[in-house]
Amino acid sequence: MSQDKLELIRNAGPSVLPSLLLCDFGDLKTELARLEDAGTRVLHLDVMDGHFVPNLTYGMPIVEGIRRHSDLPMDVHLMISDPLRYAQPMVDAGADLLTFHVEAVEDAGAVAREIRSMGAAVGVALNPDTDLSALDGCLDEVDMVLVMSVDAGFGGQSFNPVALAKLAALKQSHPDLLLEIDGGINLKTIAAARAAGCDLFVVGSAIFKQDDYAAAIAGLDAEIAGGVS
Ligand SMILES: O=C(CO)[C@H](O)[C@H](O)COP(=O)(O)O
Ligand SMILES: [Co+2]
Repeated sequence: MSQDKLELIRNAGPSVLPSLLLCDFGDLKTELARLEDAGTRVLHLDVMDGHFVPNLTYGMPIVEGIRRHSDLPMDVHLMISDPLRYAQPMVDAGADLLTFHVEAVEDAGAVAREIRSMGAAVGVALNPDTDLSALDGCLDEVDMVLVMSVDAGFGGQSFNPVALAKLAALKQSHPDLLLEIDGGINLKTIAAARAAGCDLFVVGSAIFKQDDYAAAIAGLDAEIAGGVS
């Protein structure tokens, strides 16, 4: 089922993925309806453990609650020290694409294979200070690479352009991999990410700090469309 969702994500073309980190969790059902009405095709969920990153968010009950109120594919970004400990529960809760951080594990290829065996598509993430060479040996095992353009842990940080060169290099070396960027994406930064070969654009503040989500996403979509030949 999750491979079908991966195809849905691929077939959606370049897409804005709202990061629910900054949404109103007191009114999640309304937030999800507003995002769906605004044309959202994929949701991005940020799971933080207060250990791998100095921030704590939510776990399986929230992921499962979102699944009950939305059929959209869920891209779950695990910012946790022990991704395999929670991978199967996250898949059971409804994660379609499960992404772990390369900095958190010893053998990223083995972690990716194990997550895939659980029935989810798999992504690997790397922070701005982590060199692409850290992904050696695991790129053939993943469906997606998440290039962080801020240090994982908090929304609302400024875009780090080091992500652009990484995206361009990955696009050249692995043209079939899905590429995602996360952190500080807004109307000023999104076109450069698209031009570097990015497919999936995670956006938190630039949507949730606006009153009109549809207008915010439409503006970002327009920048994506203008950012590539
Ligand atoms: O993974 C994340 C933080 O670690 C979030 O997805 C990201 O920060 C989104 O928020 P913003 O668009 O405000 O940067
Ligand atoms: Co994220």
